[in-house]
Amino acid sequence: MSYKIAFLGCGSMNEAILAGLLAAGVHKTDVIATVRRGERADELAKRYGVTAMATGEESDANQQAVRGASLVIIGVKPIGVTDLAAEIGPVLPHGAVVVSVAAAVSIEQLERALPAGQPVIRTMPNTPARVGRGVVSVSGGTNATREQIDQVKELFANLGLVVEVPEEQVDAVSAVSGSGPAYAFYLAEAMADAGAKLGLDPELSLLLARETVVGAGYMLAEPGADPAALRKAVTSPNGTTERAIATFEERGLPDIIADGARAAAERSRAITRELG
Ligand SMILES: NC(=O)C1=CN([C@@H]2O[C@H](COP(=O)(O)OP(=O)(O)OC[C@H]3O[C@@H](n4cnc5c(N)ncnc54)[C@H](O)[C@@H]3O)[C@@H](O)[C@H]2O)C=CC1
Ligand SMILES: O=C(O)[C@@H]1CCC=N1
Repeated sequence: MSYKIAFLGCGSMNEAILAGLLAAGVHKTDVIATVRRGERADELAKRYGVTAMATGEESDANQQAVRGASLVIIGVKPIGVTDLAAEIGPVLPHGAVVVSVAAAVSIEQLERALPAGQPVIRTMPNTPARVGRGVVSVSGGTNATREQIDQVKELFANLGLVVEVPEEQVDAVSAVSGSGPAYAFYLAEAMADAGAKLGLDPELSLLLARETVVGAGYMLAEPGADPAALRKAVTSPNGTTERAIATFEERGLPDIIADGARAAAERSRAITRELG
């Protein structure tokens, strides 16, 4: 078997990348995916028409998947990354670029688990990649050439915004854009709950909250959009929004968000240390 892109560990994040790339025109016959469970492999095969193998059934599924691959995207949980790298190492094509989407796994940890000289690129994507509105950071490893980094950036540009950052910044990127979609969904959940508490039918309130976050997102997507200016345009002097924002400020919402992001970044650093 010879596939161009092997997705090893195709859960939430790698599925979002897989879907985003297929939607952008990557051909399904150029893609292979591995997962733990057979049912999940069947689901991916059915949903996308790609070849998907389960490690539970074919213990060498990961090795089979990388033979002939030019790009290997590792999408397992951080704890499983280096074992997986060691598993595929012996059969990895020498020039294959190994991309990790895992939080907290350093380039050094990944390089140590792979054959010497293997090109590695550490990324931090987010799930809106599925709809072509993701954010992906890219950091090249010791053996990744400029050309390889640029090729991965070009491929991932199909998923949304691509930024290249020094590795020291990945934990912060993760705390803003990696985890960020969850913050936005959390806001939508809280808005829906708030509307229900004000007497709206919960289903209607959820619909209003969802569409409002979507609509605001579209406005933020316009070139040069400034969130503060857009917020001010909704906030009439002495009107209703002003009271809501004043309440958020009094309750320290910006600090709460900063604390949350700091906790996320600290957790990344702690996982890196735990992985050793
Ligand atoms: N979910 C997200 O929004 C983001 C996740 N990430 C990173 O992506 C990675 C995966 O996270 P999720 O997709 O959320 O987890 P997940 O649990 O949804 O997906 C992991 C997948 O890997 C499979 N798997 C585990 N061990 C395997 C092995 N040895 N061989 C083949 N498949 C194996 C599992 O069956 C599962 O399908 C993590 O390292 C995480 O830090 C990064 C950015 C955002
Ligand atoms: O929660 C996590 O650990 C992963 C990394 C960024 C988003 N999800």
